[in-house]
Amino acid sequence: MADDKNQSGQSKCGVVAVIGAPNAGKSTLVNQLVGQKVAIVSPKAQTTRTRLMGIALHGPTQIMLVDTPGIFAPRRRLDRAMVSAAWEGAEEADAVLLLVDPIKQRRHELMPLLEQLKDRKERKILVLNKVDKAVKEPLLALAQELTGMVDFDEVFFVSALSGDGVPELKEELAKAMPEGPWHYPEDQVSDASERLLATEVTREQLYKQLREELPYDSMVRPESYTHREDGSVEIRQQILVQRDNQRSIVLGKGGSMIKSIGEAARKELSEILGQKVHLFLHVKTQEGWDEDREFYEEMGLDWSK
Ligand SMILES: Nc1nc2c(ncn2[C@@H]2O[C@H](COP(=O)(O)OP(=O)(O)OP(=O)(O)O)[C@@H](O)[C@H]2O)c(=O)[nH]1
Repeated sequence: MADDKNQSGQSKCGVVAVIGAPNAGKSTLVNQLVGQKVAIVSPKAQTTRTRLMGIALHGPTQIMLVDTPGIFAPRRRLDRAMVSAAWEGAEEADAVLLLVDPIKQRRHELMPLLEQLKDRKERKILVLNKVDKAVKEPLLALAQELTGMVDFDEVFFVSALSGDGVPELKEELAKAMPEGPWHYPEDQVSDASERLLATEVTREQLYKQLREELPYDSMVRPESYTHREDGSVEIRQQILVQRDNQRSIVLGKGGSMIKSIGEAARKELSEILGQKVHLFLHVKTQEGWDEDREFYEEMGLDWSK
Protein backbone atom coordinates (compact mmCIF):
# COMPACT_ATOMS: atom_id res chain seq x y z
CA MET A 1 0.00 0.00 0.00
CA ALA A 2 1.44 3.37 -0.97
CA ASP A 3 2.18 5.96 1.67
CA ASP A 4 3.88 9.34 1.76
CA LYS A 5 7.21 7.87 2.80
CA ASN A 6 7.24 5.52 -0.17
CA GLN A 7 6.48 8.28 -2.62
CA SER A 8 9.24 10.52 -1.30
CA GLY A 9 11.61 7.62 -1.97
CA GLN A 10 13.10 7.64 1.51
CA SER A 11 11.38 4.69 3.02
CA LYS A 12 13.27 1.66 4.21
CA CYS A 13 12.08 -1.88 4.62
CA GLY A 14 13.78 -5.14 5.51
CA VAL A 15 13.73 -8.46 7.33
CA VAL A 16 15.32 -9.35 10.63
CA ALA A 17 15.55 -13.04 11.50
CA VAL A 18 15.25 -13.54 15.24
CA ILE A 19 16.99 -16.75 16.25
CA GLY A 20 17.79 -18.27 19.60
CA ALA A 21 17.38 -21.32 21.78
CA PRO A 22 13.88 -22.19 22.98
CA ASN A 23 12.72 -19.90 25.77
CA ALA A 24 15.38 -17.24 25.12
CA GLY A 25 12.56 -14.69 24.97
CA LYS A 26 12.13 -14.25 21.22
CA SER A 27 8.37 -13.81 21.30
CA THR A 28 8.64 -11.34 24.17
CA LEU A 29 11.24 -9.33 22.25
CA VAL A 30 9.21 -9.29 19.04
CA ASN A 31 6.15 -8.09 20.94
CA GLN A 32 8.22 -5.39 22.60
CA LEU A 33 9.73 -4.21 19.29
CA VAL A 34 6.34 -4.11 17.61
CA GLY A 35 4.78 -2.40 20.61
CA GLN A 36 1.92 -4.85 20.97
CA LYS A 37 1.25 -8.52 21.31
CA VAL A 38 1.71 -10.43 18.07
CA ALA A 39 3.47 -13.62 19.13
CA ILE A 40 2.43 -15.82 22.01
CA VAL A 41 4.61 -16.00 25.08
CA SER A 42 4.77 -18.83 27.55
CA PRO A 43 7.21 -20.07 30.16
CA LYS A 44 7.33 -23.50 28.47
CA ALA A 45 9.82 -24.20 25.71
CA GLN A 46 8.98 -24.53 22.04
CA THR A 47 5.60 -22.88 22.03
CA THR A 48 6.34 -21.09 18.78
CA ARG A 49 5.30 -23.55 16.11
CA THR A 50 4.31 -21.31 13.24
CA ARG A 51 6.48 -18.63 11.76
CA LEU A 52 4.63 -15.60 13.02
CA MET A 53 5.91 -12.27 11.89
CA GLY A 54 5.85 -9.03 13.77
CA ILE A 55 6.10 -5.74 11.91
CA ALA A 56 7.82 -2.90 13.74
CA LEU A 57 7.91 0.71 12.59
CA HIS A 58 10.67 3.21 13.28
CA GLY A 59 10.25 6.55 11.52
CA PRO A 60 10.41 5.88 7.77
CA THR A 61 11.52 2.27 8.35
CA GLN A 62 9.45 -0.88 8.39
CA ILE A 63 11.15 -3.82 10.07
CA MET A 64 9.73 -7.27 9.41
CA LEU A 65 10.65 -9.57 12.28
CA VAL A 66 10.63 -13.25 11.58
CA ASP A 67 9.88 -14.88 14.88
CA THR A 68 11.36 -18.30 14.33
CA PRO A 69 10.51 -21.46 16.23
CA GLY A 70 13.08 -22.33 18.86
CA ILE A 71 15.88 -24.27 17.27
CA PHE A 72 16.79 -27.50 19.00
CA ALA A 73 17.76 -31.05 18.10
CA PRO A 74 14.74 -32.30 16.12
CA ARG A 75 13.34 -35.76 16.72
CA ARG A 76 9.72 -35.84 15.64
CA ARG A 77 8.53 -34.80 12.18
CA LEU A 78 6.82 -31.74 13.63
CA ASP A 79 10.03 -30.63 15.29
CA ARG A 80 12.02 -31.11 12.10
CA ALA A 81 9.51 -29.07 10.10
CA MET A 82 9.75 -26.30 12.69
CA VAL A 83 13.51 -26.21 12.54
CA SER A 84 13.47 -26.11 8.77
CA ALA A 85 10.91 -23.26 8.82
CA ALA A 86 13.17 -21.41 11.21
CA TRP A 87 16.14 -21.53 8.88
CA GLU A 88 14.05 -20.67 5.84
CA GLY A 89 12.91 -17.58 7.70
CA ALA A 90 16.49 -16.68 8.41
CA GLU A 91 17.57 -17.12 4.79
CA GLU A 92 15.93 -14.01 3.36
CA ALA A 93 17.08 -11.70 6.12
CA ASP A 94 18.86 -8.33 6.01
CA ALA A 95 20.07 -8.85 9.56
CA VAL A 96 20.23 -11.83 11.89
CA LEU A 97 19.58 -11.27 15.56
CA LEU A 98 20.79 -13.96 17.95
CA LEU A 99 18.98 -13.76 21.25
CA VAL A 100 20.65 -15.42 24.24
CA ASP A 101 19.30 -16.06 27.72
CA PRO A 102 22.43 -15.54 29.87
CA ILE A 103 20.87 -17.20 32.90
CA LYS A 104 19.64 -20.49 31.50
CA GLN A 105 21.89 -20.73 28.49
CA ARG A 106 22.05 -24.21 27.16
CA ARG A 107 25.38 -24.68 25.49
CA HIS A 108 24.29 -27.65 23.37
CA GLU A 109 21.55 -25.49 21.85
CA LEU A 110 23.67 -22.40 21.42
CA MET A 111 26.68 -24.04 19.77
CA PRO A 112 24.99 -25.17 16.52
CA LEU A 113 23.52 -21.68 16.15
CA LEU A 114 26.91 -20.05 16.54
CA GLU A 115 28.39 -22.51 14.04
CA GLN A 116 25.77 -21.64 11.42
CA LEU A 117 26.04 -17.92 12.11
CA LYS A 118 29.76 -17.86 11.43
CA ASP A 119 29.31 -18.20 7.66
CA ARG A 120 26.39 -15.85 7.27
CA LYS A 121 26.87 -12.70 5.25
CA GLU A 122 24.17 -10.54 6.85
CA ARG A 123 24.68 -8.06 9.64
CA LYS A 124 24.87 -10.09 12.82
CA ILE A 125 23.56 -8.71 16.05
CA LEU A 126 24.05 -10.39 19.41
CA VAL A 127 21.42 -9.61 22.01
CA LEU A 128 21.82 -10.74 25.59
CA ASN A 129 18.39 -10.82 27.18
CA LYS A 130 16.99 -10.82 30.73
CA VAL A 131 19.40 -8.21 32.11
CA ASP A 132 16.77 -7.53 34.79
CA LYS A 133 17.82 -10.85 36.36
CA ALA A 134 21.36 -11.51 35.13
CA VAL A 135 24.48 -10.79 37.18
CA LYS A 136 26.81 -8.26 35.54
CA GLU A 137 30.26 -9.94 35.55
CA PRO A 138 29.26 -13.33 34.13
CA LEU A 139 27.09 -11.46 31.62
CA LEU A 140 30.05 -9.47 30.32
CA ALA A 141 32.23 -12.57 30.27
CA LEU A 142 29.60 -14.37 28.19
CA ALA A 143 29.37 -11.46 25.75
CA GLN A 144 33.13 -11.54 25.36
CA GLU A 145 33.18 -15.29 24.82
CA LEU A 146 30.44 -15.19 22.17
CA THR A 147 31.93 -12.26 20.27
CA GLY A 148 35.19 -14.22 20.23
CA MET A 149 33.45 -17.07 18.43
CA VAL A 150 31.38 -15.13 15.87
CA ASP A 151 32.13 -11.81 14.26
CA PHE A 152 29.08 -9.93 15.55
CA ASP A 153 28.59 -6.39 14.24
CA GLU A 154 26.85 -5.20 17.39
CA VAL A 155 26.14 -6.40 20.92
CA PHE A 156 23.14 -5.29 22.96
CA PHE A 157 22.03 -5.95 26.51
CA VAL A 158 18.28 -5.83 26.95
CA SER A 159 15.34 -6.91 29.02
CA ALA A 160 12.65 -7.96 26.57
CA LEU A 161 10.30 -8.14 29.52
CA SER A 162 10.71 -4.59 30.83
CA GLY A 163 11.77 -3.05 27.52
CA ASP A 164 15.13 -1.90 28.88
CA GLY A 165 17.58 -1.38 25.99
CA VAL A 166 14.96 -2.23 23.36
CA PRO A 167 14.65 1.29 21.83
CA GLU A 168 18.42 1.34 21.22
CA LEU A 169 18.23 -2.08 19.61
CA LYS A 170 15.31 -0.99 17.44
CA GLU A 171 17.26 2.05 16.30
CA GLU A 172 20.14 -0.20 15.24
CA LEU A 173 17.85 -2.64 13.41
CA ALA A 174 16.25 0.26 11.54
CA LYS A 175 19.70 1.45 10.46
CA ALA A 176 20.49 -1.98 9.02
CA MET A 177 17.39 -2.05 6.79
CA PRO A 178 17.81 -1.32 3.07
CA GLU A 179 15.98 1.45 1.23
CA GLY A 180 12.74 0.37 -0.37
CA PRO A 181 8.98 0.66 -0.22
CA TRP A 182 7.07 -0.69 2.72
CA HIS A 183 5.66 -4.17 2.26
CA TYR A 184 2.69 -3.71 4.55
CA PRO A 185 0.21 -0.95 5.41
CA GLU A 186 1.14 1.20 8.39
CA ASP A 187 -1.45 -0.29 10.75
CA GLN A 188 -0.58 -3.94 10.11
CA VAL A 189 1.47 -5.54 12.86
CA SER A 190 1.53 -9.16 11.77
CA ASP A 191 1.06 -11.25 8.65
CA ALA A 192 -0.83 -13.90 10.55
CA SER A 193 -4.46 -13.86 9.67
CA GLU A 194 -6.80 -13.16 12.54
CA ARG A 195 -8.01 -16.70 12.15
CA LEU A 196 -4.55 -18.12 12.84
CA LEU A 197 -3.81 -15.56 15.53
CA ALA A 198 -6.99 -16.69 17.28
CA THR A 199 -5.71 -20.28 17.41
CA GLU A 200 -2.46 -19.05 18.95
CA VAL A 201 -4.38 -17.34 21.72
CA THR A 202 -6.23 -20.56 22.57
CA ARG A 203 -2.98 -22.52 22.39
CA GLU A 204 -1.37 -20.14 24.83
CA GLN A 205 -4.12 -21.05 27.31
CA LEU A 206 -3.45 -24.78 26.80
CA TYR A 207 0.16 -24.11 27.80
CA LYS A 208 -0.88 -22.06 30.78
CA GLN A 209 -3.61 -24.31 32.14
CA LEU A 210 -2.55 -27.87 31.28
CA ARG A 211 0.31 -29.77 32.81
CA GLU A 212 3.40 -31.63 31.72
CA GLU A 213 3.50 -33.01 28.21
CA LEU A 214 -0.14 -32.48 27.30
CA PRO A 215 0.29 -29.09 25.62
CA TYR A 216 2.98 -30.58 23.39
CA ASP A 217 0.63 -33.39 22.37
CA SER A 218 -2.19 -31.03 21.46
CA MET A 219 -2.89 -28.57 18.68
CA VAL A 220 -5.49 -25.95 17.96
CA ARG A 221 -6.95 -25.92 14.48
CA PRO A 222 -9.18 -23.18 13.04
CA GLU A 223 -12.66 -24.36 12.01
CA SER A 224 -14.54 -21.20 11.14
CA TYR A 225 -14.31 -17.46 11.67
CA THR A 226 -17.51 -15.53 10.99
CA HIS A 227 -18.38 -11.88 11.42
CA ARG A 228 -21.88 -11.57 12.82
CA GLU A 229 -24.19 -8.75 11.83
CA ASP A 230 -24.16 -7.27 15.34
CA GLY A 231 -20.41 -6.52 14.98
CA SER A 232 -19.25 -9.50 17.02
CA VAL A 233 -17.21 -12.39 15.72
CA GLU A 234 -17.93 -16.11 16.04
CA ILE A 235 -14.84 -18.29 16.20
CA ARG A 236 -14.92 -22.08 16.11
CA GLN A 237 -11.80 -24.11 16.80
CA GLN A 238 -10.82 -27.74 17.29
CA ILE A 239 -8.40 -28.83 19.96
CA LEU A 240 -6.72 -32.00 18.75
CA VAL A 241 -5.25 -34.48 21.20
CA GLN A 242 -3.63 -37.85 20.61
CA ARG A 243 -5.58 -40.06 23.03
CA ASP A 244 -9.00 -40.29 24.68
CA ASN A 245 -7.60 -39.93 28.19
CA GLN A 246 -6.00 -36.66 27.10
CA ARG A 247 -9.37 -35.54 25.82
CA SER A 248 -10.87 -36.18 29.27
CA ILE A 249 -8.17 -34.06 30.89
CA VAL A 250 -8.70 -31.17 28.48
CA LEU A 251 -12.45 -31.32 29.13
CA GLY A 252 -11.97 -31.52 32.90
CA LYS A 253 -14.49 -32.52 35.53
CA GLY A 254 -17.94 -31.60 34.27
CA GLY A 255 -16.28 -29.60 31.47
CA SER A 256 -14.59 -27.26 33.94
CA MET A 257 -11.16 -27.22 32.28
CA ILE A 258 -12.35 -26.50 28.75
CA LYS A 259 -14.66 -23.84 30.15
CA SER A 260 -11.78 -22.13 31.89
CA ILE A 261 -9.53 -22.35 28.79
CA GLY A 262 -12.30 -20.99 26.57
CA GLU A 263 -13.17 -18.18 28.95
CA ALA A 264 -9.56 -16.93 29.22
CA ALA A 265 -8.97 -17.20 25.46
CA ARG A 266 -12.24 -15.43 24.66
CA LYS A 267 -11.41 -12.55 26.99
CA GLU A 268 -7.96 -12.10 25.51
CA LEU A 269 -9.27 -12.32 21.94
CA SER A 270 -11.93 -9.67 22.55
CA GLU A 271 -9.17 -7.39 23.80
CA ILE A 272 -6.85 -8.02 20.84
CA LEU A 273 -9.59 -7.77 18.22
CA GLY A 274 -11.51 -4.97 19.89
CA GLN A 275 -14.70 -6.89 19.23
CA LYS A 276 -17.10 -9.05 21.17
CA VAL A 277 -16.05 -12.69 20.64
CA HIS A 278 -18.07 -15.90 20.78
CA LEU A 279 -15.62 -18.77 21.04
CA PHE A 280 -16.58 -22.42 20.56
CA LEU A 281 -13.99 -25.10 21.28
CA HIS A 282 -14.35 -28.75 20.28
CA VAL A 283 -11.96 -31.27 21.73
CA LYS A 284 -11.24 -34.14 19.37
CA THR A 285 -9.05 -37.22 19.66
CA GLN A 286 -7.06 -37.68 16.49
CA GLU A 287 -4.21 -40.07 16.95
CA GLY A 288 -1.20 -39.06 14.84
CA TRP A 289 -2.40 -35.52 14.04
CA ASP A 290 1.26 -34.58 14.04
CA GLU A 291 1.84 -36.91 11.07
CA ASP A 292 -1.06 -35.48 9.03
CA ARG A 293 0.13 -33.78 5.84
CA GLU A 294 -2.97 -31.58 5.51
CA PHE A 295 -2.41 -30.18 8.97
CA TYR A 296 1.15 -29.17 8.08
CA GLU A 297 -0.02 -27.37 4.97
CA GLU A 298 -2.62 -25.53 6.99
CA MET A 299 0.04 -24.30 9.41
CA GLY A 300 2.43 -23.29 6.62
CA LEU A 301 4.96 -25.98 7.56
CA ASP A 302 6.75 -28.44 5.28
CA TRP A 303 5.56 -32.01 5.86
CA SER A 304 8.46 -33.65 4.03
CA LYS A 305 11.19 -32.49 6.42
N1 LIG B 1 13.12 -11.97 33.61
C1 LIG B 1 12.93 -11.94 32.28
N2 LIG B 1 12.18 -12.89 31.70
C2 LIG B 1 11.99 -12.84 30.35
C3 LIG B 1 12.57 -11.81 29.56
N3 LIG B 1 12.22 -12.03 28.27
C4 LIG B 1 11.46 -13.14 28.26
N4 LIG B 1 11.30 -13.63 29.52
C5 LIG B 1 10.53 -14.84 29.91
O1 LIG B 1 11.10 -15.98 29.32
C6 LIG B 1 10.08 -16.95 28.97
C7 LIG B 1 10.19 -17.33 27.49
O2 LIG B 1 9.85 -16.22 26.67
P1 LIG B 1 9.33 -16.38 25.15
O3 LIG B 1 9.27 -15.00 24.60
O4 LIG B 1 8.11 -17.24 25.07
O5 LIG B 1 10.53 -17.20 24.52
P2 LIG B 1 10.75 -17.76 23.05
O6 LIG B 1 12.18 -17.65 22.77
O7 LIG B 1 9.80 -17.10 22.09
O8 LIG B 1 10.36 -19.27 23.22
P3 LIG B 1 9.96 -20.39 22.13
O9 LIG B 1 8.56 -20.09 21.70
O10 LIG B 1 10.07 -21.63 22.92
O11 LIG B 1 10.92 -20.32 21.02
C8 LIG B 1 8.75 -16.28 29.36
O12 LIG B 1 8.39 -16.74 30.63
C9 LIG B 1 9.10 -14.80 29.39
O13 LIG B 1 8.26 -14.05 30.24
C10 LIG B 1 13.37 -10.80 30.23
O14 LIG B 1 13.90 -9.85 29.66
N5 LIG B 1 13.50 -10.93 31.58
